[in-house]
Amino acid sequence: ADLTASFHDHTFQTPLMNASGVYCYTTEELDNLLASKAGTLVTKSATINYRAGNPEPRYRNLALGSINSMGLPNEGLAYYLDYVLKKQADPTVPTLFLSVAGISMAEDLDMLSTIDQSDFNGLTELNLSCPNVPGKPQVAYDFEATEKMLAAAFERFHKPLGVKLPPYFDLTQFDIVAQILNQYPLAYINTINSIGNGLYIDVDSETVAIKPKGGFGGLGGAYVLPTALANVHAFRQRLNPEIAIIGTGGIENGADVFAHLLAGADLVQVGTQLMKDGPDVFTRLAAELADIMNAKGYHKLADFKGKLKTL
Ligand SMILES: O=C(O)c1[nH]c(=O)[nH]c(=O)c1I
Repeated sequence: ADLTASFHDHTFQTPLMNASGVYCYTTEELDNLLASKAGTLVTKSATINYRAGNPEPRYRNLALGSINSMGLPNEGLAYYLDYVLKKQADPTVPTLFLSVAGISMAEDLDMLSTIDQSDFNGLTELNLSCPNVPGKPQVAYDFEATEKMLAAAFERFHKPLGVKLPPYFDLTQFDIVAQILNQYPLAYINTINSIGNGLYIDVDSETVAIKPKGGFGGLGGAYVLPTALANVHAFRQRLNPEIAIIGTGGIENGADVFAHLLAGADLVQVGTQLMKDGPDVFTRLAAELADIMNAKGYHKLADFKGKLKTL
């Protein structure tokens, strides 16, 4: 089976990559991702300046996934922009993704201007769905703010741009959001971000799992797979075909990768399972996906991508 993934005018050795926020804070972690079977990588969502983030413990692996309230800790935009600019000079390095998540629209626009004026030749991911900055509601649950943000972004940003979206749970929300997104020349959407503000309770200790926000945090892992698949498929059915889709959420094995691709994803991102297994997870996921494709007689991703059947 050929796992080569095409995404606009880029090709990747596999459709697999990390989810922003996981294994992508430092240049060491990012280099380890490049050395793995991941097709490419995305950097931790950046603010203009360094952010310490929320108090620890702020991430926990759970039997059925994970919960996190990191609070947008990152080294600052320049750190990640320097990294991708240095790496893109190396012809053996695939096209890279750079993520930004300002805590205000003004900060987002400043960062987009900085990137636009740089020589970055990869794709930029505007994170509209961080659920863990205390006092900052998610942009993407405010449809007016989302529309204003996209209009302002495309006024000043001329490189390929994608948006990271939260999960939606109502079909009319898919209709409304897709109608907004279809008005802009987006390169892609990335769906889903963690399911915001879940609450894990440890019965033995009668305590929450993480310190920030009284234990409320974004859910990842197996908990979120059906919601992730629904968002991938709902947007594939509604978005202009020029807007590609990155499927994120709940991938533990090759079958989950296959399901995301079947639902319409062009690339997939792995968060919780990468946190649990490290970058070797991409070797396993690639092998498991290839086995499934071989068993089904598929030779390349286009043979089944987006071809989910209904009853
Ligand atoms: O708490 C975080 O840093 C975080 N955590 C998430 O689960 N999604 C996000 O977009 C972010 I910016």
